[in-house]
Amino acid sequence: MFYLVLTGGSHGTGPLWIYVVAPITFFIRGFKKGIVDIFFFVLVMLYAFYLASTFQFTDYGTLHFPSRIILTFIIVAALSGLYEHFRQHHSEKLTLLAQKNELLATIDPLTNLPNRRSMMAKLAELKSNDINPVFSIILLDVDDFKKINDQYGHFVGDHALTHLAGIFTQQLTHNDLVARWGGEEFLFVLPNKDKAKALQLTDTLHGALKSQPLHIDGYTISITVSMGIAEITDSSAIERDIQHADALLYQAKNSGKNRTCA
Ligand SMILES: Nc1nc2c(ncn2[C@@H]2O[C@H](COP(=O)(O)OP(=O)(O)OP(=O)(O)O)[C@@H](O)[C@H]2O)c(=O)[nH]1
Repeated sequence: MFYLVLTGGSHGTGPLWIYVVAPITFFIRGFKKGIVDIFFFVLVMLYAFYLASTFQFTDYGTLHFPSRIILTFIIVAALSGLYEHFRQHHSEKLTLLAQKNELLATIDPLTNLPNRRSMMAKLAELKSNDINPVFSIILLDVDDFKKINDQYGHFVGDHALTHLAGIFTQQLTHNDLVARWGGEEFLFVLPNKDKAKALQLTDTLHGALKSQPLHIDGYTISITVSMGIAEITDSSAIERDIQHADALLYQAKNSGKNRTCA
């Protein structure tokens, strides 16, 4: 560009090419770096015009032509910069929104636990992982939850679910996960833990629920749960393991609730 301005290019049209510099610079360098680059570019162009007229490399006639070229270039650069600024701003906003939506799609809004969809993805990952073949799942269902809703109202029922989510999360060790599986059901995934270790956790959960009843609106509500444990050692369909845990949960319910079957 310096050479084109200095020599005038073909029939003195060389300086016209400087207009392509502004949009390309902002596109490649972004808004902030683009401003700095354009500033130095203008200085270099001024110097090129100065040299061209001082040493008669090319004849631009009066000062009108170079000054109009620089002025119109600054206007084009300002518009290109503004365009890049708004483009960058909106693109950042869109990225943030997409990240937020992605997060919301994996979280249960009431308990803030992972939802069923995200837990299914985790289970599929664990199943496909040869290095980590043994893990256990616990399917948990709150006992007589309908009675809590009927007796104290849906609002208290919601609080009971968040209260439970808090207790469950407290009892997890670093790799364990718990998700809201749906309604008043929760699913625990315990990587590297066999059935015996899962049973230890269920004992702890029964104990924690007993010692931490829900206190709300002057009421003290004791909540119990029933659980079914499935230990997973093969790579068969995860749905089969969940069905297995569900059958054991059903057994726990039918044998009097507030217990675990494995
Ligand atoms: N407050 C509240 N209630 C819910 C929510 N999701 C499901 N429920 C209620 O949970 C209750 C589940 O009732 P049931 O399936 O009969 O189970 P249960 O009363 O716990 O009985 P058992 O499972 O046999 O112990 C229903 O009344 C649902 O309306 C929720 O997000 N908030």
